[in-house]
Amino acid sequence: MSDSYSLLILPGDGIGPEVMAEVVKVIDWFQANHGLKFDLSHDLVGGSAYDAHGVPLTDETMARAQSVDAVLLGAVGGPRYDALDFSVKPERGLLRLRKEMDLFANLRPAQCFDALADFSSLKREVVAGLDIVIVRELTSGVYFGQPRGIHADDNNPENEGGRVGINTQRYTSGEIRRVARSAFEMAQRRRGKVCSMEKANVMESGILWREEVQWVHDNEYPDVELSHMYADNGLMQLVRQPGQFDVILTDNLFGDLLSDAAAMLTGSLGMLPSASLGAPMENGRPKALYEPVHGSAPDIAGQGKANPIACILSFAMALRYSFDQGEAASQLERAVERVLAEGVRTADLMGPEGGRPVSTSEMGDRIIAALSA
Ligand SMILES: NC(=O)c1ccc[n+]([C@@H]2O[C@H](COP(=O)([O-])OP(=O)(O)OC[C@H]3O[C@@H](n4cnc5c(N)ncnc54)[C@H](O)[C@@H]3O)[C@@H](O)[C@H]2O)c1
Ligand SMILES: CC(C)[C@H](C(=O)O)[C@@H](O)C(=O)O
Ligand SMILES: [Mg+2]
Repeated sequence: MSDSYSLLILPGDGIGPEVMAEVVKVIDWFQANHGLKFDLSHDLVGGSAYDAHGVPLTDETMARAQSVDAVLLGAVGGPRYDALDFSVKPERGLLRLRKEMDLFANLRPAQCFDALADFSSLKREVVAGLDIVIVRELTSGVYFGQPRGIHADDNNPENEGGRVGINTQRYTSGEIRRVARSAFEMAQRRRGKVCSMEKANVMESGILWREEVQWVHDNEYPDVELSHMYADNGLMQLVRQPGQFDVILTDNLFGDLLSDAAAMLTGSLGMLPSASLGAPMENGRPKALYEPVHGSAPDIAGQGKANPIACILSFAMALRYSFDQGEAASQLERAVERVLAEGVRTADLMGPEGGRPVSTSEMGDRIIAALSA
């Protein structure tokens, strides 16, 4: 019998609670069959927290997130909250978690399961066997840089609307070096290649990014093969020939764009998990939050159509990175692969030939059945 791991479950909004319900089934299965013990607590984030408390994340929930071994989040946001003041929008709750937990390294693997190679919008031969990881910086850059805001542009009579919107791309060398180390370490466990992406041709922060990544490479990870690309070319290369990459290292905003694009290499946004990791805590495990890359999918929420695999695979990442249960993680990933190979598909994975899609909960049940087989 192993230790008990504390896990804070934040289902969030839209399809978040629907996909999280399937993860809880998977957690229960591991407790019943694998000798693993989880101490689960549930709380609110995003629009659901706003509805209950008037803020997208309470201080109590924030404190709880800081104290557990790992946080598992569904998704936040939705059109109901579009008109809210910016400071209390659902997304601010997620961004506060990332910032205050200092989760600087966001690992976003994009793997194309063989059974899904025909569901990508790209040709099978471009995506079959694909296995890459995007390492996205998550706590700095233009998402958090100061100054920011919307102001009156008082001294500029030529500005027709009279206002100015400001965000600042800002990176320190230390912020770049620590996330670069995460990428190089990831590459050492994989195929040994890092491609770093920025816009050093137009942005000073991009020049600093390139220099610092090169410094970390030359001084600490000379065994890893490092290349640099401008991020616009990088996104083109990602859809042209994704197999050329192993680990992509990039900043907060470019990583957001690249990872949504990478979703289409795998067949669906409903397939992409992620881990957001910080520095090691006293027990040696990193501060961690696991969440699917997708959002709350308001267009399909409440209909049992959501694909729970991204959230389930996020829990597999938790098993691997927070709980040292690499074998259990692989078992869960193999169960997902097997279910897909059997042709079980949620609606987002239906090809033009059609067929009957399974519901969110049927997909969860099939994955549990494959775990038990
Ligand atoms: N981490 C997060 O919580 C997160 C991430 C992205 C977007 N959002 C928020 O979600 C809301 C909706 O954003 P959006 O529509 O741009 O992005 P989205 O990811 O919610 O949806 C984009 C498209 O992908 C589909 N999709 C997404 N996940 C799916 C799944 N698991 N199964 C099947 N189909 C799936 C949706 O139906 C939609 O057509 C916004 O408020 C946005 O800010 C939250
Ligand atoms: C919801 C939003 C704050 C978030 C981001 O922009 O980082 C999302 O798009 C993501 O990819 O996790
Ligand atoms: Mg995104």
